[in-house]
Amino acid sequence: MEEEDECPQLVPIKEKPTGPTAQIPVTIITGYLGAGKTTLLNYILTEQHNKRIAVILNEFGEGSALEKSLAVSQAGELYEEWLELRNGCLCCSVKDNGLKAIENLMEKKGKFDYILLETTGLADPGAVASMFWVDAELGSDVYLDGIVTVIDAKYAMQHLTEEKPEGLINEAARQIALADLTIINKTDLVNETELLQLRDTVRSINGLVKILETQKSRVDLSQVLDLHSFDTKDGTRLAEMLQLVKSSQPHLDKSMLTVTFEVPDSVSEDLLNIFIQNLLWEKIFKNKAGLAMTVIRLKGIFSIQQKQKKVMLQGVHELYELEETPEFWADHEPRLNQLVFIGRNLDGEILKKEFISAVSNKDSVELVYRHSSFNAGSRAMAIFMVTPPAGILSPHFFESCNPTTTFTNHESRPAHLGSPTMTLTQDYEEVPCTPVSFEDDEINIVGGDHSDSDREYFIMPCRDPDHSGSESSGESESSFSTASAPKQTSSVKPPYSYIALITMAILQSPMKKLTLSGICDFISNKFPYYKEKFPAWQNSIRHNLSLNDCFIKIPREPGNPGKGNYWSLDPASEDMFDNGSFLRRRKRFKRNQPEFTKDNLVLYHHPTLSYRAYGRPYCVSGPVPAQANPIGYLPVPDGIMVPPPYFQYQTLNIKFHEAPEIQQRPEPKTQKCSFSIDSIMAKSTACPHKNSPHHLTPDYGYAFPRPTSCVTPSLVPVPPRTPLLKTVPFTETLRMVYPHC
Ligand SMILES: Nc1nc2c(ncn2[C@@H]2O[C@H](COP(=O)(O)OP(=O)(O)OP(=O)(O)O)[C@@H](O)[C@H]2O)c(=O)[nH]1
Repeated sequence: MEEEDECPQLVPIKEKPTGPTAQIPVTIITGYLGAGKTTLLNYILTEQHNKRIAVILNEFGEGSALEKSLAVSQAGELYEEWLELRNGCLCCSVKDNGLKAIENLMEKKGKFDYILLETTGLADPGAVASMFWVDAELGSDVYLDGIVTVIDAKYAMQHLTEEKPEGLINEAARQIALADLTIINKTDLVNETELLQLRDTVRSINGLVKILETQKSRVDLSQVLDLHSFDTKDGTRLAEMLQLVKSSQPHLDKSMLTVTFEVPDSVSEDLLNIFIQNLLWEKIFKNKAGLAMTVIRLKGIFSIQQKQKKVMLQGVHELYELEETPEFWADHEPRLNQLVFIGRNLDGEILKKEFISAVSNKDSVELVYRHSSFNAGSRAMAIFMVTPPAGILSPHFFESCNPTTTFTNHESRPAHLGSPTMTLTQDYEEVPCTPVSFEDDEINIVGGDHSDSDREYFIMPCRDPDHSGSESSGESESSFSTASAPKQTSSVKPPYSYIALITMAILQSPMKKLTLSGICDFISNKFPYYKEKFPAWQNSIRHNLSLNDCFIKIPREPGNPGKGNYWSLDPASEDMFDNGSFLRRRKRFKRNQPEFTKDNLVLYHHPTLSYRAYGRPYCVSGPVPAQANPIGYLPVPDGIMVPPPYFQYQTLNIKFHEAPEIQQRPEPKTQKCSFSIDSIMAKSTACPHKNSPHHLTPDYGYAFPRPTSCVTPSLVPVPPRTPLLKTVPFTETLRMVYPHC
């Protein structure tokens, strides 16, 4: 199983060991274009701090990267070695390139003990920060120390007041909203009144943030490095800080503000999770104007029932973590919950009411996890027949996946059936159970025993028409060969990655799409292990949905009541698993634009058509009701523009329906750097249909812009162009450019 399948749990900051195994802190330096980020970097690098610092620069385009590298090197004095990270804006492709960059950098572990990561001026630092939370492997090596936002004293007000198209968040405001520390730089260029106004504005966006004021980014380094902003060890400091934070009123960006409140007593962890999930994932809370509240940054200290220690909440966009701090509640100390929300359209009163109602109302458990259709009764039935709707799958495929032909491992599979593709079955009681071996650390979910069921999914091969040879799937060797091993029981973690679990859930659903709660229901009902772990692992499910391109979010169509978006599978990811085996993911699926709109067809969720977008090689299907609403490809109407990194299906859907005659087909996109925020913005400005109702704008508000990078980044040594390091023992710079996309 690949590492990348795992782990969207936030990575706790443990006790930091010293020596070679110590985790390396990473400080993200962000700020609007020209604010003074590089100046700050240079300043840090040249100051005395007794740290060996590696620097990751994230720049757009070859030219600016060169300029930036020269700026940072300051006449070539600083660097021993230059490395070039090929391809990708860290912000836009954070799921892959950013991780790879740091992983590659970590190969040089021991040479440095701090990482500074400078984002581009238009980056969403939240997307960059998220990668430190969702990759366990990375989390064992590095930890996010803090987000530092440099603000241009002269131009910040102008940037912050800039009108953005409806639905887009002002980047400058977002950078401030996410910051742990802001540095108002270039104070030499403004007078005291202007400074006061800016300070006030920053505070109105982020009531939690510390503000420093500088010229030429000259700061006291102890205020910038080793902030431990996400560190549970710092629970006491956070608690003190939260006391001081005041709710703010919308200021310049009319909707971005800080809300804070306290609620006494201890709360149930489950109910707290549900509140947070409703807020961050389901976005069900609306302000008085009926606008959905969007939280960008969330912090809190909680008193959780039956826990003696304070629990810290950290959230960035849709990711969150509840982690015990080392801090005990003192006997005389009143139990208290303190929360700070930074985001858009927030209403403190409503949030507080919802919080109190959620943590005191057990019924709310059912509000979120109300889909319990997969009960024990339905499980007893063998419902997973292969019944693809006519006309979509080839007859060849249909024949080959005869539902009556079921095998549990390749040893018992007749050779004439060839190489297996895999199907889910609930025939587990009929089928000789072959246990599945797996590494204990394959899935990052806490375990536990329970004995209510020993039912388990088994994988049943059927012939893949495209793989009619007799070679084994490879899965057999790895997972199905221990015929004499004991049957897997519920106390054991299922051997499937989260991606596999979600894929199973979606594929077994009649319409090939499920809400988050539907997916969680499926998993917890089918795998007793997870049922017992309710609901902590659901965070991972949500994170995997957000972070993996193979999953696509489909908003509910009008008239379809209910809560939460649907999740489905990108049809182009169909060969993601090796021969359809859910135990082996052949490759990481990356969504590329052509896959989205291949052959002049666009992925589309049609309300009346009934067919499967997903066919081969998964031989998984439920009985498809006549009114099924799966996703599929339909012709792309003229005039529809599909933004590269991620688009809102809803928007597309609506425009699709409305699309009248358009004179001209949009130019095919031949982007040099298709998926950088810069290029997207440049394109949207240049777009001839900008004001047309058919113009679709990319959704920057989404936490994880969908990457579509074409080349895996690699570190390529660049010929030496700077002398050996003199002032600092080792400093390394990664330069990010986008030569190939
Ligand atoms: N007057 C004045 N100029 C400054 C100050 N700090 C930085 N600058 C200048 O502002 C310009 C931009 O600074 P950079 O450090 O390159 O800004 P940046 O945020 O890295 O810029 P981008 O990489 O383009 O986003 C440079 O010419 C700096 O010399 C300051 O405190 N006062």
